[in-house]
Amino acid sequence: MPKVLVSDPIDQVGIDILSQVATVDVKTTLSPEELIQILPEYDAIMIRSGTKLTKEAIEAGKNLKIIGRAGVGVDNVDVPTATRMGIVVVNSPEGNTIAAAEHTLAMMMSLSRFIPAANQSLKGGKWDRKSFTGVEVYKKNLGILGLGKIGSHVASVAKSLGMRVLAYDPFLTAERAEKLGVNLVDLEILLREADYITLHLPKTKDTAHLINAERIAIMKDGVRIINCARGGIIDEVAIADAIKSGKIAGIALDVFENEPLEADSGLRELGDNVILTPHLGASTEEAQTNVAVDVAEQIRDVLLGLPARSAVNIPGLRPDVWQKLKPYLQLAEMLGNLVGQLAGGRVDTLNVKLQGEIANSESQPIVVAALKGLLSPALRERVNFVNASIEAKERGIHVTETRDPSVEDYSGSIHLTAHGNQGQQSVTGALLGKSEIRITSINEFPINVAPTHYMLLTLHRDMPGIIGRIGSLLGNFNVNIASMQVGRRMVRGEAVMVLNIDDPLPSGLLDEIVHIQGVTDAFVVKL
Ligand SMILES: NC(=O)C1=CN([C@@H]2O[C@H](COP(=O)(O)OP(=O)(O)OC[C@H]3O[C@@H](n4cnc5c(N)ncnc54)[C@H](O)[C@@H]3O)[C@@H](O)[C@H]2O)C=CC1
Ligand SMILES: O=C(O)C(=O)COP(=O)(O)O
Repeated sequence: MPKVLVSDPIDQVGIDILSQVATVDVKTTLSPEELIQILPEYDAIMIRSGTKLTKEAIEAGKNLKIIGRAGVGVDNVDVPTATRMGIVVVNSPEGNTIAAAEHTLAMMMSLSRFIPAANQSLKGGKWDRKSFTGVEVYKKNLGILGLGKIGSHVASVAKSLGMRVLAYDPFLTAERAEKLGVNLVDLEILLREADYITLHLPKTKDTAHLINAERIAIMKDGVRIINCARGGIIDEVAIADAIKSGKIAGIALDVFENEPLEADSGLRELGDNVILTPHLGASTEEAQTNVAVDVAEQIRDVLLGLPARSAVNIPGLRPDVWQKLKPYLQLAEMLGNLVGQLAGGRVDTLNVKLQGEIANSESQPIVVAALKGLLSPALRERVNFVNASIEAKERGIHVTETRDPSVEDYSGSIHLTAHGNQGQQSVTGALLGKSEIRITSINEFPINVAPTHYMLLTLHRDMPGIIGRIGSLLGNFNVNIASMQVGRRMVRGEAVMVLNIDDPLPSGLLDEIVHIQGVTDAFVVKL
């Protein structure tokens, strides 16, 4: 049974799903050193924001196949390292959207009406009404930074509260903003016009300290800011200064540059207009069930050899698309392996052509499968669907894709052309029935071969005697021929022969075959 480590608190429903296929260890108090020490034992790890999967930790996870983030943000995971190591990283893109949006709205209302402070005052024995005169959000400008899933939900509720919504999101189309009834503006306009600013973007090197002293200076006096996205997008020192000077009327933070927030953080000392929650955005019963199910199912599937539906480092495939593409992925992988061996290593270009009924399919998984096959003789089990594209890129393989729906020889076929040490070579393959793989051309010579473990391919003149001579030579060396196929474009022209052989070719024999008169080239292929 594979082993899964759960290193942050996850809803039991997720543990139950994982337990169907794996031994599950729940250890939620590990230090970074302890994590690194035990990670080599595990095939998968399931985390929330509490566990930091650094480069060092991931590299320690020699047996990891998948990292499951039961939530959205993967900024606590060194995704490039995981990708390089062929570890799939999955998250739950939508499981906690509503929870985070509702927490944001609760923060906005709490800021406007001093609810936490009023509650504390009353419980402290006072009946103080005059200190807590708030403001209304009705007819105020709400500026949303990052109009993705959470930002969009906040926008729609804010509009129903009578707010005017402005958004800054350089990756969003004007049509989408229009559909949401939001004014898409540039950052400076948003900062100048907003009465409330809320953040809903990921933390990246572009968004680090996006809200800094300079940008605070151009905001309206008395602005209120909410951050339920990520700590570090706001410069905490600048924000504390602006609170103290009165420039900002209030701030609500759910996330911090360092989590847990240091006990002596200056933010804890600020007044009633500063509301802090300990990263509770996703902490609803509903969201925790959603993310646990979503991510545990993906871990289970990947451990069973199935694709993940929302991987952040490989294209996710819906199960129905996967079912349709699966035999083609196997075909592409075999063809990639074959064409790579024919091209003789050091491949610098690969073209993947999708023909017939698959010409309009999602091409990326097929291209990745072809690359995996191409690189597998060199990298063996080190290459997989996660890292094949990166490995190819690092080796300088230039990949192109083409499509030709008009090819009708088979319902769908894949044609690969690769250039390497042995020049340019091409192969085509198709499916017989739903899943039987056939090689249907080699260097544009039509054939129909079921691939086997060992194959001998020759390019030769189509003339009497050649095939017999090759056959006798193999016989002399006790190599058994399982089947044979010859393809040619014209009588007595060039031809290709594929022999499925039961045994590996003894050393030196290939050389003798190439020296047979009329043989132009010969290749041994091991699939
Ligand atoms: N406090 C909490 O517990 C939770 C926090 N989050 C965080 O909330 C954030 C948003 O999550 P979702 O809406 O699900 O993500 P999303 O991916 O749907 O939306 C993010 C949006 O930010 C935009 N964006 C990216 N870079 C930008 C930039 N430089 N400037 C402006 N916009 C930019 C993107 O175009 C996208 O529309 C993430 O950081 C996530 O980690 C999510 C769930 C719970
Ligand atoms: O999903 C996210 O990005 C979150 O920030 C939620 O974090 P959590 O799973 O509650 O530690």
